Amino acid sequence: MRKSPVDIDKQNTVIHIRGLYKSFDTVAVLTGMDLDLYKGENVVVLGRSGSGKSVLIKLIAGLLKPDSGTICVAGEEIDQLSPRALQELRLKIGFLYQGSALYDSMTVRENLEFPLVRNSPHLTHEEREDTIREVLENVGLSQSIDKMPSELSGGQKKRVGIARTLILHPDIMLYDEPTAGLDPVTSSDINMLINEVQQKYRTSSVIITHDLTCAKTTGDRIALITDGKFSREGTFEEVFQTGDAEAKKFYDYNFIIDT
Ligand SMILES: Nc1ncnc2c1ncn2[C@@H]1O[C@H](COP(=O)(O)OP(=O)(O)OP(=O)(O)O)[C@@H](O)[C@H]1O
Repeated sequence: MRKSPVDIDKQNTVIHIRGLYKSFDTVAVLTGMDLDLYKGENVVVLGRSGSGKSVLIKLIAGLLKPDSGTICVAGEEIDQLSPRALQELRLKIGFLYQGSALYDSMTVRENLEFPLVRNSPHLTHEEREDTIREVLENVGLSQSIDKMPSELSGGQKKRVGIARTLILHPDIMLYDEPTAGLDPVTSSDINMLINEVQQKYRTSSVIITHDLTCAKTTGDRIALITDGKFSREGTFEEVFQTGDAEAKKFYDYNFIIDT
């Protein structure tokens, strides 16, 4: 399904990357990458395994340091920030990890309470409970508040993972393979949720995936990594209907489900 148009503010760049280089030992992963993400936009980053997608979002989140180049997030050049300022900036970034990264020994409520207690200590017990219930309702999981992660399906865990990032009202969402390991129907539900989050919370997102259905459904713009930088950028059609050899290879080995 093609994505409905959303309100993107092209005057407002929330992530600005120029000339980004990152190597590990002798392996050059990112080789002069540029990217702009605008307020309210979903950019999907596609690329083969090992092309540097996860490295890119870890650099954006300040979890890795670049060898050279500039990364500005919400107007701050992250390489120049003190550890404390970086920690504050990270509160504006919601990172959905591939495995959802829930605490297995805590209930859904406790998993959501944890970031709130840590980052919004002024909230009363009632305010915390209201916030948890509201965010769970927004991801369609109100009934699971007292469950343990082990009692949830993969799709439900993703929803809790998304709720846990949303609870701090991030401006930017980084989704690492949000549909990996999910069946097509559950994947489609998660794609819809990503779009709902974009609309309801006015987030700007970088979504990395191998899943072209996810790319087509959630991406306002697609950016394809080849040899450490973006070789093609544009709408789904612009990237995949131009006869570009790398894009064609990528497309031909994927299934796309039109829902
Ligand atoms: N901390 C690290 N130390 C050494 N090498 C690393 C590290 N992190 C990533 N790499 C290497 O960087 C390259 C890109 O890895 P990355 O995880 O970004 O790929 P990816 O595009 O996300 O792949 P996939 O689609 O399979 O998840 C790989 O060669 C990987 O081995």
